[in-house]
Amino acid sequence: MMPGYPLLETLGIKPHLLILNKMDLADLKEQQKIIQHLEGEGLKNVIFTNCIKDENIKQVIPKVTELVGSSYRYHRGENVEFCIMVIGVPNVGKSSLINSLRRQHLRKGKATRVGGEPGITRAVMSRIQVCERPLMFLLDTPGVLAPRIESVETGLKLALCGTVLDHLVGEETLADYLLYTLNRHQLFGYVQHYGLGEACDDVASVLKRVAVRLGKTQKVKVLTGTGNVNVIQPNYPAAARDFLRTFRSGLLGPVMLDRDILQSSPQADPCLALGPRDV
Ligand SMILES: Nc1nc2c(ncn2[C@@H]2O[C@H](COP(=O)(O)OP(=O)(O)OP(=O)(O)O)[C@@H](O)[C@H]2O)c(=O)[nH]1
Repeated sequence: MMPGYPLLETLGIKPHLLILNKMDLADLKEQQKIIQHLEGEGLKNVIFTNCIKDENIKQVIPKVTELVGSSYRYHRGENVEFCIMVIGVPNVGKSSLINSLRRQHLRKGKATRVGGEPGITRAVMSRIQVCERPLMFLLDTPGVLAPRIESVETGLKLALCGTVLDHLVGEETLADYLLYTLNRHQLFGYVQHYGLGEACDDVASVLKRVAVRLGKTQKVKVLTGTGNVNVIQPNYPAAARDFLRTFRSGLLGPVMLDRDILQSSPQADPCLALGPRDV
């Protein structure tokens, strides 16, 4: 989930664990570098997870127990239960994490709603039990984004990870940024996936071919001097939506959106892997 300064500032002295979810979608070839980078930012407790396949989920509760146990806590003698708050950007998988913890530790199913769009969790609900020993409860919270995103590019990465509704940024703008990123990282899975023949950096041309391939075309009436003519036009927004959906489901391969940050300064901004860093 989103790490970095806001988390440290907000949580202050409270012990916290950074869970980088959707690890299945992220290119983790440089996992060690990611860990080092985060350590340089003061984030020492990091776990990569996949809440769909329950990967690494079993590490969470022991780590939380250790962190809470080694930190100062009022009334620890009287109150033995743990109450943990899950905080993260929208759509990163906070509710999925709670459900996954319950599957692993309580053999219980869904307790909190999961959705493919940001903003599924609207209010802080009552606490949800995730473990018996130690007795641990989690509070699901609505996704939060920093009030000010420091650059347009960071905003685009966050949008690409599905943290804001696509139409607010524009599906075609997002598709353009996705294409630019894939080409820059030389990830040409999209060429094969859509049978394009070759890589291309012109988003209109890619979306046109995607639309035709998927049969997402529409009849449009064009008024000419000699009468109306029906022409078939590619449905660019539908093609852009498909491109984004395919990317987010991992079908275009794992991606590390913050590769540049990792390669440049170790003190730069929090690293965003997506496929999602959501990791
Ligand atoms: N590929 C992949 N998808 C995941 C993972 N965890 C969650 N998802 C998917 O991500 C989407 C969002 O999950 P939620 O658990 O609703 O996310 P949230 O952070 O609670 O969302 P908000 O309530 O909007 O803040 C859903 O479609 C989940 O199925 C994961 O580890 N890998």
